[in-house]
Amino acid sequence: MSYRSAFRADLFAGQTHLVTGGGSGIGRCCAHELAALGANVVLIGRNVERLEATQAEIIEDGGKASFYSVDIRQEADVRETVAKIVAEHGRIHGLVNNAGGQFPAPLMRISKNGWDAVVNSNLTGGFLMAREVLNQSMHEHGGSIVNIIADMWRGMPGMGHSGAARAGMLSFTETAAVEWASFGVRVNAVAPGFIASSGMDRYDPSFAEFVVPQMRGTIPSSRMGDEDEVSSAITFFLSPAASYTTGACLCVDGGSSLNTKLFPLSDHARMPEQKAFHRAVKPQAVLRTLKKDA
Ligand SMILES: CCC/C=C/C(=O)SCCNC(=O)CCNC(=O)[C@H](O)C(C)(C)COP(=O)([O-])OP(=O)([O-])OC[C@H]1O[C@@H](n2cnc3c(N)ncnc32)[C@H](O)[C@@H]1OP(=O)([O-])[O-]
Ligand SMILES: NC(=O)C1=CN([C@@H]2O[C@H](COP(=O)(O)OP(=O)(O)OC[C@H]3O[C@@H](n4cnc5c(N)ncnc54)[C@H](OP(=O)(O)O)[C@@H]3O)[C@@H](O)[C@H]2O)C=CC1
Repeated sequence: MSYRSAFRADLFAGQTHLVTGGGSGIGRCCAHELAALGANVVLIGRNVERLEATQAEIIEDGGKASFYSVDIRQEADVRETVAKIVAEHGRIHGLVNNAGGQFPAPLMRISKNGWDAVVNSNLTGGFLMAREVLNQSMHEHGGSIVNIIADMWRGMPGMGHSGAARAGMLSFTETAAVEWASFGVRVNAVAPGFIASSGMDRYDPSFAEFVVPQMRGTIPSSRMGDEDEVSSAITFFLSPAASYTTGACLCVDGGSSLNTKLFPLSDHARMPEQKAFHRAVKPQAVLRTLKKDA
């Protein structure tokens, strides 16, 4: 296998793991990592060409993969697909609820259909997948579910439909973690920040030109994340290393969710500039100014 994982090579030997959105970006990367660790990977998505290509790459690499073309928003299709997977593999050990996406738009310009399309993709679809995997397999023998959300901690301006859905997915994660713990099922979330995935190419070119450089400047780590950095967090939750962890959310965002933007970032290159700022404006003075403005 050519995927270089930080985890032990036989970690998931003989296990079956489902990855929704496994035909591209973070899902494709995660499918490679799980296959490299011995898992039988089942890819789920809508576009058959992308799914076929990822399956072929994994098999060529010596791994095991199959796929189903399904829209996770269609309840009957999700139920039928999970039944087929259980019939074929006998047991589902892990589910990575990664499929999703949105379009950049201010709230005032989002139609009801646009809102529904995004909420159904990022919240309802993940619920349907998890419920069916639980009812048809995991309630008998346990398992691990990982839900991919986003950096929506103080709202998600410009992607409000997605922010609402992802916040909902976090609440779903916490509820499912409690309700399903007695079945030996752990449910956790991974919140990626700004990841240089192939998914970014699906936005209008102006997104890469204007929004990406601006957002990069708000990340304390001063760079976008890579797909494999999200995949290793997912792998951790699926693995026995997380056997006592459920209902948790791991931010993989270079610190972007912590950036209060009150003071300039403290990287070495900017230290002299920052010291000058502190000398010129004492924190007390800043606080007083903020109070006065409020
Ligand atoms: C900070 C970065 C964080 C996150 C990064 C990532 O996630 S990376 C990458 C992750 N990957 C992606 O994000 C991939 C790209 N995203 C997708 O493919 C989304 O999953 C999807 C929900 C937009 C497509 O769902 P679908 O196939 O069901 O969509 P549909 O075509 O059937 O339309 C349904 C409604 O939505 C409306 N509408 C759609 N697009 C736009 C638009 N640009 N503008 C305005 N509106 C738009 C459309 O007009 C219609 O409403 P109408 O006209 O009837 O009132
Ligand atoms: N990249 C980033 O910076 C961030 C990404 N995320 C989230 O991480 C996840 C992976 O994103 P990323 O890899 O970057 O982007 P991609 O667009 O490459 O991945 C999204 C995947 O989801 C699948 N998908 C979307 N809607 C459906 C559906 N209704 N049914 C089945 N499959 C679906 C797509 O396949 P197909 O079109 O074939 O159905 C695609 O493979 C997404 O949920 C994304 O929103 C969150 C925060 C940041």
